[in-house]
Amino acid sequence: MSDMTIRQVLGRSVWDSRGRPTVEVEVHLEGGGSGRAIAPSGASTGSGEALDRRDGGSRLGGYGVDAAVAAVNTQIRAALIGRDAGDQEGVDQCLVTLDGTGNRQVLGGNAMIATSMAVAHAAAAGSGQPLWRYLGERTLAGEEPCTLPVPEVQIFGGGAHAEGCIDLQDFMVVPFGAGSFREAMEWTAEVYRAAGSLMDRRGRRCGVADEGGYWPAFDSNEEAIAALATAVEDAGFSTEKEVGLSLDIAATQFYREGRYCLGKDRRTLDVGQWYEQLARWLSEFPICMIEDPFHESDLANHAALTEAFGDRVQIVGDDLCVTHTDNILACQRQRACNTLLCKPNQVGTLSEALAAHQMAKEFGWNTVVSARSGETEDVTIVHLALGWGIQQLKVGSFARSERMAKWNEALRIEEALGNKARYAGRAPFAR
Ligand SMILES: C=C(OP(=O)(O)O)C(=O)O
Ligand SMILES: [Mg+2]
Repeated sequence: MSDMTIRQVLGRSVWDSRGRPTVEVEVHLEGGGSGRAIAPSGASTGSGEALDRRDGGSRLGGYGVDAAVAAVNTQIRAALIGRDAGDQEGVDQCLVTLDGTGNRQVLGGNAMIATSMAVAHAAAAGSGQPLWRYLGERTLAGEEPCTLPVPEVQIFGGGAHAEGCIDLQDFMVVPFGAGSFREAMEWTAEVYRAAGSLMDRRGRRCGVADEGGYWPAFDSNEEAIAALATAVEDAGFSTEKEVGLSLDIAATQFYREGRYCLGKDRRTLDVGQWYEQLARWLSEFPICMIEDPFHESDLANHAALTEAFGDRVQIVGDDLCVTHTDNILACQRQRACNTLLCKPNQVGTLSEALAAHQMAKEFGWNTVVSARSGETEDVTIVHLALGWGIQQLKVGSFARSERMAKWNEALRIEEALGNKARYAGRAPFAR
């Protein structure tokens, strides 16, 4: 037994930003260190994702987590007490074996990821270090973790995050030209304010979407993309040199029987027409990132878009890859994308999410660590970005504190690094 030996594991239910219960786990070590983490949860999920364990029938809208919490307080607790919290891979492998399924339906992906993250927090606390530094020592081969990621911040929300008010899911900005992370957030705030004024002038502001961007009343996706570009310019920035546009299309959400169904009148496009539409947007607007442009199973069209635009646009795989090495390998074989969206709860444990990032890196892709649309005050992903050397972070926006908790944590880390802090800036975009 050592100071890093796990002494206790406690699960409980807390609330997320959609008013649904989620799993929180606390891990206590023999030496007195402890850590806590909360599982996030998606709304537009890929079909290969780890399953959240939900229960309760009509109670809590069927979103209860009593069984997942019970799994933490019985099976998981029994399996982890006495294990070394410093052996993250061993702990995660133990969870994977205990669950015994590919989609984590026995323990629940929510129970597993909250536990996996809480163990990392406890181990960092036990070793007297902030999590980003603790992870960096283990993953960055001697390099100091000092690169702050480029933020990818939602300005308008649509799709499954705003009850389909507009088809595309996230209209975001990427302040790659800033000189520091602090400046990147200042620029983003200016764009956010400019977008709000623009929407007020046009009578388009309807509230706030799930990730903190404005809930828009635009007539078309194209109007929203153009408004985003105008907001960047209104704020005084160059879309070419300072603040790029990024879209999460989340195309699987509006794909029905071989066609993409768009707009209030549900106009449908076949795959060829949809490809042409995307190619036109990528040619006409200063878009530097595009996520899940086609249905998650359509690797061929992802590959065609990557072939045509991948030298200047990040083609990001979210539902396409679900943070899973098998899917990343399949995408690499077809050159279906060039950037991984890494959401640890899609796969279930930190070690598997790290393996996904490392595989993507080996293939020459970039990685973006990402929050989910259902979030909490948990800031683990910020520490993963720093500690795993990931240069981009997608979270959400100013109107919601569960998003700002993450951006503010990154500001604190930048301050703690002092003059060692670097900002990833253009680096991830140098293709
Ligand atoms: C963050 C996203 O949304 P969700 O968490 O709903 O999958 C996304 O699709 O990238
Ligand atoms: Mg996505």
